[in-house]
Amino acid sequence: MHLLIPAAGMGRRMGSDRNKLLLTLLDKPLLAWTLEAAEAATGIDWIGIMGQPVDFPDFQEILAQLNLTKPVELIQGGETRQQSVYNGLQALPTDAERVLIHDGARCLATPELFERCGMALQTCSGLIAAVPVKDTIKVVDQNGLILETPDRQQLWAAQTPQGFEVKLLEECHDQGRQQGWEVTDDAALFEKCGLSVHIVMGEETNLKVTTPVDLSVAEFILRSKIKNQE
Ligand SMILES: Nc1ccn([C@@H]2O[C@H](COP(=O)(O)OP(=O)(O)OP(=O)(O)O)[C@@H](O)[C@H]2O)c(=O)n1
Ligand SMILES: C[C@](O)(CO)[C@H](O)COP(=O)(O)O
Repeated sequence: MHLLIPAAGMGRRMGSDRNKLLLTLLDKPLLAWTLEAAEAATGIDWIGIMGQPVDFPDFQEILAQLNLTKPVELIQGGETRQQSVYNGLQALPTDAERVLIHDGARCLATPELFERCGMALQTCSGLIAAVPVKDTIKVVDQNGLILETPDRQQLWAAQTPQGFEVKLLEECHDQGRQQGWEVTDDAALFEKCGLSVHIVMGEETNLKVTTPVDLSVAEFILRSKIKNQE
């Protein structure tokens, strides 16, 4: 299974002066945690990382420290996550039939989650990891007035990994570019093209490190995991 890791963001909401994936979480950069989980996941045998060229020397340094057994390719990212994934798809080896896409910023995903998604992708053409929403969600208008309270039973929070048949996802990305669709995940392109996307149970701890608070929460979760292993 091929894995693409979008890692070309700026981390604006983190308020840091560099790509947040290079920030240190406990004893190593965020991206290193993500890569370690991918390395440990059976079934993943090729990893592509989409990044901004300015970050490539740091990425190379992380890779040198980790000394992974799986082949890793650095791919130039785009201006948006959507464009970065598009570039990643173009760079996949020609024999790639199915692909998992996992945000570099979701650095707490476990190898088991990658494996669960990889297995499920053998029997469907599109899936995402997701968890049931715990909050009551409100749809609100531009004046701050609630329009609707959707039934929580039907609400799931999208995570990554997201997995797809490569050919179908490429077609959806092409369609998205032609139509000018701007989406925040790949499943949305599949949905817009009328294709089915299945849910695989995600992990509550698989948060996307987006703001400084997330960094503290991620550190807390990692410390708890390490303590439980002792
Ligand atoms: N042009 C972009 C933008 C984002 N990403 C990646 O997509 C994932 C999810 O994006 P997000 O958490 O929003 O990261 P940033 O874009 O870095 O953050 P922000 O939106 O706060 O600037 C991250 O792993 C990020 O590196 C990417 O590959 N290419
Ligand atoms: C793909 C994703 O992580 C699913 O939750 C999310 O949509 C990425 O979106 P962002 O706007 O780049 O944070």
